Amino acid sequence: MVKDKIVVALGGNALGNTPNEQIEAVRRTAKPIVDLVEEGHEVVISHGNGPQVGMINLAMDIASKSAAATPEMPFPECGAMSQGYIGYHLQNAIREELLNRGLDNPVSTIITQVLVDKNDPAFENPTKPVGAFYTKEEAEKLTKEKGFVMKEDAGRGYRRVVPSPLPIDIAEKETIKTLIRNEQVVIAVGGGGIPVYEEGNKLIGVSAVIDKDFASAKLAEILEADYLIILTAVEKVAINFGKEDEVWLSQITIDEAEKYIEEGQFAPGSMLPKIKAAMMFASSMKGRKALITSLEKAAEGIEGKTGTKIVK
Ligand SMILES: Nc1ncnc2c1ncn2[C@@H]1O[C@H](COP(=O)(O)OP(=O)(O)O)[C@@H](O)[C@H]1O
Ligand SMILES: NC(=O)OP(=O)(O)O
Repeated sequence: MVKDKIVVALGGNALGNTPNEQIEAVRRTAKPIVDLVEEGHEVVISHGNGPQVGMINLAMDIASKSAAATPEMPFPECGAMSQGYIGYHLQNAIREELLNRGLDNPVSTIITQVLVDKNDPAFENPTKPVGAFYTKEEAEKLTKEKGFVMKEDAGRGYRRVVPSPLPIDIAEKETIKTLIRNEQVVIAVGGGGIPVYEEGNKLIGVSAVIDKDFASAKLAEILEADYLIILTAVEKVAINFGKEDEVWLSQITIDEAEKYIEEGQFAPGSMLPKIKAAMMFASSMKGRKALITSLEKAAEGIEGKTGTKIVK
C-alpha cells in the first residue's frame, strides 16, 4: 500500500463546545486519525477554533471588567490559549488510541504562528465567525456594549465576526517537518494558527482568526503533502445543497469548482473556504489530492470509496 503524507483538517463537529463535550468528541475523532497512522501514513492534524477562541476572549473580557484582578487578554493570546486547550485534549485522545492499538508514536501539539500580510484587506472587512450564536437583540446589545461586529451566520443566528487574513507562511514549519520525518504525530496550525507579521526579528500577533482550511492547505503545500483531507459534518459536497434537486458529488475539477462558486453553490463561511482551500492545494502541483468528507468516512474516503475529491 502507498504511504502518504496527509494533512487532516478537523471541523467543529470533531471538537464539541464544552470541555466535557470536547473530551468525548476527540475520543471519537482519534479513531479515524489513528487508522491512518496504523496504515503507515505520516499524519499532521489541524483544527478549527471559532467557538473556542470566541469563548475564551469573551470570558477574559468579562473577567477583566469584574472586580477580580484579571488583565484584558489580546486576541492572539486567546488564539494561543485555544491551541493549547484543544491540542491538550486531542493529543491525549490520539495518544491513548495509539497505545490501545499497541502503537507508541509520540504525539504533540505545536503552538503555531502563521504569517499574514498586515495590510491584508481582510483587516478592513471582518468575516470570520467566532464564539456562540446570539439572537438579533443580543447581537445588537453586544455591538453597543463591546463594539463587536455581529453578522447573521447562514440562518443559524448572529455571531461575532473578526478579520480573517490569508496565510502566507508558517513560522514553525521546520519543527513540524522534523517531527513527521521521525514518525511523530503532530497537531499544528490549530485555529488556522496565531496570525503574526514580521518586524525585524520579532513576530507581532494581530487580532484576527485565520481560516483553518486555508491554513491547512498552506501547511499541506509547505510539507509537500500528498493529501489534504478536510473533515466536516457532511460525507460529500453537494450542488443545490438542501434543495429538492440536491446532487452529491464524488469528484470536482478545478474548472467545475470555479463554475459552481460563480453560481453561489457553496455557502460563504462554511463550504466555500473548504472548496477554495481544496482548490489551492490540488492546483499547487500535479498529483496532489484534496478530499472533503466526514470524520466517520475518513478511512473509506482515502480508499477512494466516498467523499468529494477535488482534482486539477
Ligand atoms: N454545497 C454544500 N455541500 C455540502 N455542505 C454544504 C454546502 N454548503 C454549505 N454546506 C454546509 O457546510 C457545512 C460545513 O461547514 P462548517 O460547519 O462551517 O465547517 P466545519 O466542519 O469546519 O466547522 C456542512 O456541514 C453543510 O451543512
Ligand atoms: N479558525 C477556524 O477556521 O475555525 P473554525 O473552523 O472553527 O471556524
